[in-house]
Amino acid sequence: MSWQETMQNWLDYKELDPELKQQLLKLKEDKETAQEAFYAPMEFGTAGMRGLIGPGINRMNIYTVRQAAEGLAAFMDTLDEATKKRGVAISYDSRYYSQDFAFESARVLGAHGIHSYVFDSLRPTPELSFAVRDLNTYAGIMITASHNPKEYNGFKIYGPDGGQMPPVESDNITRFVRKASDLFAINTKTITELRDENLMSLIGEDVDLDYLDKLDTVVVDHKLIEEVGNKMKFVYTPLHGTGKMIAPRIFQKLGFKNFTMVTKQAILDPEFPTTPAPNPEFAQTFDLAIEKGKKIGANILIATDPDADRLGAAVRQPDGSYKLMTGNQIASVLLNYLLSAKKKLGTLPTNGAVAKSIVSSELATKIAEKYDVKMFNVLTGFKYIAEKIEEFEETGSHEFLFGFEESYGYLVKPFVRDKDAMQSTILLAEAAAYYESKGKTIYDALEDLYQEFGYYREKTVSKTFAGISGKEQMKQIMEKFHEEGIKEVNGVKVVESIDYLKDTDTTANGTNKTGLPKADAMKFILEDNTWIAIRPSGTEPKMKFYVGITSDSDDNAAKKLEEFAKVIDSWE
Ligand SMILES: O=P(O)(O)OC[C@H]1O[C@H](O)[C@H](O)[C@@H](O)[C@@H]1O
Repeated sequence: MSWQETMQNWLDYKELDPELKQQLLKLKEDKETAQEAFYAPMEFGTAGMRGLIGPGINRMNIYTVRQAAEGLAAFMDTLDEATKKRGVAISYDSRYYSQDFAFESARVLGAHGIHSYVFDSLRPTPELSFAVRDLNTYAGIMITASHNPKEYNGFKIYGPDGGQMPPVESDNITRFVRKASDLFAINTKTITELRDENLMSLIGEDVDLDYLDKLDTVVVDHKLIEEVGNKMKFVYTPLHGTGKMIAPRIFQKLGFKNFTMVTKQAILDPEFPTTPAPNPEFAQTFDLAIEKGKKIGANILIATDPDADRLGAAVRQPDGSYKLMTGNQIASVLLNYLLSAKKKLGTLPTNGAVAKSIVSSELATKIAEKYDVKMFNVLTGFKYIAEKIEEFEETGSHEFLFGFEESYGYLVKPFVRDKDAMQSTILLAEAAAYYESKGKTIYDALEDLYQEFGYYREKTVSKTFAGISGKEQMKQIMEKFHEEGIKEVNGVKVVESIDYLKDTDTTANGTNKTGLPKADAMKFILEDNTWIAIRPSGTEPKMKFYVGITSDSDDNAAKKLEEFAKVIDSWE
């Protein structure tokens, strides 16, 4: 069916949601956007389905949400009764329609006789992951578009272990999603029916209390917090989202009483009016936190994105200004604090393991080596870290200590199986309190790491390729890299080429397998230990070029990074 025919079907559908109908009539006049909205169904990428809100099969709306929930429900129909009976936990963030999409999902699941446990109000993504494990549901749904701009929303599916479903399972569900191709024919129950037939329960404070209890266990050194936690001044902002529900409670509970919230950003607002995008990677996101920080003399500013799975931070410099840290830098400081504190307390296991994505900093590898902890590298997507944790538990081979991605996601304790900004906020606050008690900031701690291991710097250059033509362009770029590879960059020779699609890892000594599932990504290691990786984003219409370098001083590192970044910026 052509996109025009699909759109006509929507226009002809008498019971189309009135708001969508209005939007559709307007959209019809803009041919290019209309084509994008109708040319293909939404895809399940790095983190489930994510897209612009609006009418169309390639947009987030009640019909595409119904389709995704129908896919999960039809898949669950193939399971035995007892497993299916475990039901599905559902949470949502502060975005437009998030709550509607959550209840819409429950209505579809209910039509299959599947029980939904829906949060009574918005809650963080990591708390949803926790709820799946806590309530022993078979699956979880999180309605969120994470840190994307306000025009977006998304639908993430979690498996029985509380992790986002890895490719095999999610492909399985995607097949069922595709089968539900008539979006207007999907059966739903009304909320009253769900209640009457005991197919939906609300959850909230009960799960919060269990989660808060577990969050206690993230603290490495309770005594330290008792002694210095109260003295440390910091600013916290939930960026108009779900972090507000948990962070202040856990700070109070643990004894970090000297925190200040950014009042304007503690308002749950889907407009995210104080930021261009609620993304802790952007400097502008910290404007209000910096204002507050200066007023109260805070050492550290912490921001969590609207679904509270990612965390960003800025640290006060001697001149009173604040400097943003990258996801890699935050992860390195967290990991180093965690391992050193555990070692001091005698709680570092002998079979400890850390996991990171292939595009994250190698500084963490050096830190892990120092403490005799094994580093595992996985593909981009926290689901692969969750998969490793599951594997460690099944085989008993390793004790999971820390997982992270450069994209500002970190996890300390495996009672959650996705990145958890509530856990990382605790660890960061503890680390900051520790270093403060030694007269240092987190930034000084990072400088110490650079002096010990070398100056590691990373940069990601993202290039947007919007729409249908953008997709084709990205495909061509990747094909070229897969075919031709790279021999040298900036005059430095490539000594190892990894093609994750072909599953080849090639050096002068020959070719091995990568040991990872196939993925459209490439990585090149250069003679001077610089690494470069290339992949299309799975969450946004972007190509991502990553570079990581090491050098002997701050200045040289900055210079070297810029030189390489310039080269990769010129690639197309
Ligand atoms: O680079 P992308 O494919 O856009 O993914 C960036 C990030 O997106 C989501 O937040 C995933 O949960 C992360 O695991 C991933 O690192």
